[in-house]
Amino acid sequence: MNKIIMDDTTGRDTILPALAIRNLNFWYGSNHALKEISLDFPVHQVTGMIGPSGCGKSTLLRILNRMYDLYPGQRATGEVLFDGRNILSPGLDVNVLRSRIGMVFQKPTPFPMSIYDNIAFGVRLHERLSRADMDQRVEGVLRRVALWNEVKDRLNASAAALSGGQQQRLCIARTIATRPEVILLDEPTSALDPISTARIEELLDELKQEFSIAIVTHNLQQAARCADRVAFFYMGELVEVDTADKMFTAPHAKRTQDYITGRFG
Ligand SMILES: Nc1ncnc2c1ncn2[C@@H]1O[C@H](COP(=O)(O)OP(=O)(O)OP(=O)(O)O)[C@@H](O)[C@H]1O
Repeated sequence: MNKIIMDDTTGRDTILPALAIRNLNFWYGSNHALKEISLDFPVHQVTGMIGPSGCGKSTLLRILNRMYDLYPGQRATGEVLFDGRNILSPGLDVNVLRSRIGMVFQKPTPFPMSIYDNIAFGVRLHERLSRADMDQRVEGVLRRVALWNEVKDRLNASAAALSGGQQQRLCIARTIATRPEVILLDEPTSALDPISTARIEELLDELKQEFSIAIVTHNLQQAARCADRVAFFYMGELVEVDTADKMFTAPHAKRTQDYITGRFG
């Protein structure tokens, strides 16, 4: 459900973004990889993140579900507001956070278990469902990612036997099975063929009715096709953010213009 608050300055009701980043800085040891980033991820929109290799896109996604916690020497300051809390705070339950902000990686990474258990595994960590309810959850999310008809007769077979595109749809199904509010995708189609890529892009368009989505992509056409808003990063800085239409037709910054016209990157 959308969270509505009154804006202090205008006195009008305003819809809170799903995630709001404020003055975020991030370091890998002494490497200052993200600098003073402030960015909103609006509810029920796809926010695309683009920029040349090494500009910090993946780092940003990894911060949003606290993946960096696993690595000593990595440090974030600033705020990432989610449901009224700063998710960078030390007291936060990271496992709950990761069920509410789900992540899909570049390479399909199904667990080494059956198709059914790939989905049930994460659900069991957070909810106690009867067998019938779990069956329903599994079927529901597989239908949601348009995989049900392809796998309904082999739910107990290993997920490793699926094609790359099917595996990636399974990973998306696994992510939405815990009913997150936000889905983060890190170049989710870069290992897939064009048909599988198109299916994932269609899926994102449908999933945004229910979830808020952030996607990192190297593929500018993909950003133009899928994203409502696009953020351009360069050397750890957020250069500009705008609607996809404006970003690809009339960007403000010269660096953005140079990047989208292929002068570097
Ligand atoms: N584990 C790490 N340890 C140290 N530095 C790192 C680590 N991971 C990334 N970096 C550095 O942080 C910066 C941002 O990297 P990041 O992977 O976020 O960029 P990116 O925009 O996602 O790049 P790409 O498009 O190539 O995936 C780079 O300077 C990179 O070298």
